[in-house]
Amino acid sequence: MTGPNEELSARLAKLNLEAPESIEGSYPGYNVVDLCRNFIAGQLSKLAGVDKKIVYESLEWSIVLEKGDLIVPLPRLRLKGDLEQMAKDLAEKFELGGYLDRVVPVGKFLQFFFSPKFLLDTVTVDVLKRGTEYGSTPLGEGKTVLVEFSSPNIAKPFHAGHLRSTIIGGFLSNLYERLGWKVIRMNYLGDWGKQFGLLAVGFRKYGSDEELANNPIQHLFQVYVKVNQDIAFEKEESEKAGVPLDETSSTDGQARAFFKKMEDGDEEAQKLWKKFRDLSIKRYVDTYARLNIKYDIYSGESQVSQDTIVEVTEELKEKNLINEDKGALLVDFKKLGKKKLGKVLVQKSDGTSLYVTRDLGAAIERKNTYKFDKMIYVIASQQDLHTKQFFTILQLLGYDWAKDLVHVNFGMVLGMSTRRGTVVFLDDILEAVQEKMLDIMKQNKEKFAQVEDPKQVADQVGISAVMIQDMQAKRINNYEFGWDRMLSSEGDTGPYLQYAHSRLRSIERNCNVPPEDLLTANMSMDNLCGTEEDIKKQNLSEEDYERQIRNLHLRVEKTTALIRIMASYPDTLRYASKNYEPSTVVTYLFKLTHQFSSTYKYLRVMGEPQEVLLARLALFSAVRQILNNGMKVLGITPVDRM
Ligand SMILES: NC(=[NH2+])NCCC[C@H](N)C(=O)O
Repeated sequence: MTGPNEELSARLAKLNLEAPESIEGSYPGYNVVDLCRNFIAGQLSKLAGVDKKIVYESLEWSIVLEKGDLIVPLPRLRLKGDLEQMAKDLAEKFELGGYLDRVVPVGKFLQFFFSPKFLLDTVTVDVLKRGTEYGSTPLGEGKTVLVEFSSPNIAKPFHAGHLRSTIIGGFLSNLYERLGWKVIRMNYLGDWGKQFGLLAVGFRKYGSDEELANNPIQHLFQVYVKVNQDIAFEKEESEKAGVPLDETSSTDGQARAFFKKMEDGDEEAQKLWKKFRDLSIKRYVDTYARLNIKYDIYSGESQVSQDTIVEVTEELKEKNLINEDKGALLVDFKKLGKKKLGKVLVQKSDGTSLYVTRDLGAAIERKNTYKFDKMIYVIASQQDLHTKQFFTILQLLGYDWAKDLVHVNFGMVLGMSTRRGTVVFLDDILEAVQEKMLDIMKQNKEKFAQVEDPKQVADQVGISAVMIQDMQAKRINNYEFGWDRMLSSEGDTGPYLQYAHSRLRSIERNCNVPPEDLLTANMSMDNLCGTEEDIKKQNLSEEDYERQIRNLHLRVEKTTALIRIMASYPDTLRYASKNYEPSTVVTYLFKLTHQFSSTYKYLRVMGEPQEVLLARLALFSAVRQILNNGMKVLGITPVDRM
């Protein structure tokens, strides 16, 4: 097998192009934009007398096609003199070399437009050949990233924060995998603490082994709610009577005692706890599978060893980072010159650990076990302070790898409820969305009859609706959960992407051309869009002639826009990984699908002469492949019919 670099040389040779020198950090065999970057950097470095690497790094991504594919702000080249004049001179002297269509000076900027001919010749075949691999770049080869995400609390509701963490974390894991990293997916369950004492006591009163086996997550939650009601009731009664709660006989006291037994390693207590935990995990596995998520590790607060916690606490004392307050231990950031971080308790007066202590221990253990190069925590921005606190403590303790910890935070979801009431579990959301999607699909009887497994399609389209709604805007924003809006196939929604994918599939089905044949297509603009000569030959009336010429120009324009978007997919993934931002990929996919549908209107496939059909089909098949790859990175299963 030849690697992308040999492929690239062969491809360029066919086009009579010389491969530009590859600049460190570029991946021209994987990313055509990098190839163009290398070409531009080489030329511009000669013309302006600036180091290649500096030019390379100053090449900026353009968000709108009208401003070029790449932009150089001349001030970034550290040139002196009249930069506007220099921009004009440089643009004039620039040799396009088969890679570029034009170079446009705008003020102190140079805009570079890639040659559509060059892109059509390289990108389409590249996409079709690399298939599901298109977009991947081995940026992280040899490196390991641990992504901790979702992390719900057993017996407590799975709230919107957990949903977002699941979606964003699933995406980041896929993305880093695409970029060559070894990815470890970890779920850090809230599976320790007094709530388990409550559950144990509550289970004796209200639990049923049968229900626990059938429906562990819901059942534990019911028990938890009931036992909390008991506690509230007892508290009220004792307040009314003016006598304090009995430490041993009260529900609260019993729960506390049970948790103490768990912490002390009591076998009976641990056995019951383990049963709750194991059964819950078993159910989680199935639910996450519906979202295409498979964890490498179900960890949790319970898994941090007592020894590690004792060690961290000792280290904190040694480094004088700890203060005592009535038998409890705390870190007072004010005394450490970090006033904004406040204070944080690391050990209660009864000696038990806390959330933050367990996070410190967990991070240290993970570094030892997995030797990660980066660890990403996907946690709601409500925990910004908590995360900063424990990141800072690790730094203060002298762990240099603390710089490799990243908190990917996100805003809130407002108004998330279903027909049956407030959402409590992930399953509830998925069931509700499937049901609603099925209702919508049934409205089109004819189409519905053609769908093989409507329930599964409804599940997948419904889930894509939830996911796209979640990842559409910058993750730090809050958003309003809106069933109707997100399920509509109009506007920028998950169903719209699915619809575009199934439409592209249907074009492929109708043409029924073997995939290998597509690789032989003549991808020239003339073949794809036609020529003025062809139109002249038809002896049309003046009016018709002019209309045809207008259409020809439109076809060229649309095809150019489409191929330029297709070329920027690998860059999009890289960019998204730098900002940990799913919206970068979502926005890209909408740009791609909108451009596809506006191009398809002018570029018919069926009924065209074979050579034209083949080229257009190759183009649209490549679009479908990119859309498919992009949806999968987001965690969505693309459907073939809907
Ligand atoms: N390492 C962490 N603290 N991860 C986040 C855990 C989230 C926690 N279980 C919660 O529901 O609030």
